[in-house]
Amino acid sequence: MPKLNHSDVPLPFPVLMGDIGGTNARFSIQVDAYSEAKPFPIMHAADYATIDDAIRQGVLSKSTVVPRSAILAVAGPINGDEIPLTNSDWIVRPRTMITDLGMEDVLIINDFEAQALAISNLADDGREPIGAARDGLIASRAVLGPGTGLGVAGLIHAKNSWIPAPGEGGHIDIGPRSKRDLQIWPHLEAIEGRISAEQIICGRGLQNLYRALCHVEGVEPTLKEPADITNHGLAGSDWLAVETLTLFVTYLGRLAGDIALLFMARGGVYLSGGISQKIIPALKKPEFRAAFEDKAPHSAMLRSIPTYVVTHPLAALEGLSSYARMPQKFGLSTEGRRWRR
Ligand SMILES: Nc1ncnc2c1ncn2[C@@H]1O[C@H](COP(=O)(O)OP(=O)(O)OP(=O)(O)O)[C@@H](O)[C@H]1O
Repeated sequence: MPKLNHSDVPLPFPVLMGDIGGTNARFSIQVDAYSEAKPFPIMHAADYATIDDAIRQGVLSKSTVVPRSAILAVAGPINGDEIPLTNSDWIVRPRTMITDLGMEDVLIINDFEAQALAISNLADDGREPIGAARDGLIASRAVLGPGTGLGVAGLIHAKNSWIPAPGEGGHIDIGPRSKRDLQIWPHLEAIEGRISAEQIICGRGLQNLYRALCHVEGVEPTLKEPADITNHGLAGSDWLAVETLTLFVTYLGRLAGDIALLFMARGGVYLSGGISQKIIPALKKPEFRAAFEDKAPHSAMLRSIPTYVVTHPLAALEGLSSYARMPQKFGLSTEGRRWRR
């Protein structure tokens, strides 16, 4: 009977790695510590009844390599033997993976922990710098990912290792600061009476912000999807979309600066998620960095902290791969989330 067994023994190769989002599932196999991981075509979670079916059909049937272990990053709380995913019908059952898929060892981590692992070691061709500050320090980092929701994690550098610190930073309060903010705030949709960062800084948040702005201006909203808003904002073809996008990057910069303060992230703040890489030209305008740096009495420190958009298409899998190759480099806790035969 597979048991919950927290251990720092490396996962046995070959290792199946998975980044399981609300919409998409991405898998790769790492054959040994020295080779590159082999990625499989991205799958839509909704096309498969269970995650085990997706692994069987999308990975195992397409590979001659039989994985002995798995490390999966999932969007959802990891608590017990059945792990339901946020925004998806899939339930991850590590015990069943061991008995039915032939695995010996399964480790489940949080999706933003995987993003944190990824930013420990991202090459220049997997990230786009925003602003002039450049990498100089091996020091703590942080990652913020606006997508369906807003994920946040720190990556603490201590005792020569990288320690991912996932939290619920997307749900911290965000307040009005400028005169324009004070006009907009009363018209934002709140959650139980408060404006958390995720009410603004994610796909749904873009729509919320756009509608609030339309309300302030007494204009009927015409744009529906988050991508419509950013596309018109980038093209300059709709003035309310332009302002929505400008405010969006301002608030993202403000929050990113706060998260940098929280983690003393002198090593850099990274933007991941589905939205950041779609709006790079807007992030490169002055507002994002200005809001990021506007943190008296620590503005000088913030000016020295580099910011990047993660552009690597499979960054989370890269993070899992770094961990699978060299677990001793990371202070990743396996307690309560590693199952072994
Ligand atoms: N060009 C765009 N501009 C603004 N928002 C966008 C754009 N493209 C997608 N989005 C929004 O991004 C969100 C999806 O983000 P993301 O790709 O991170 O998906 P996810 O479900 O969170 O993650 P996963 O892909 O891992 O399942 C949706 O709210 C979508 O409307």
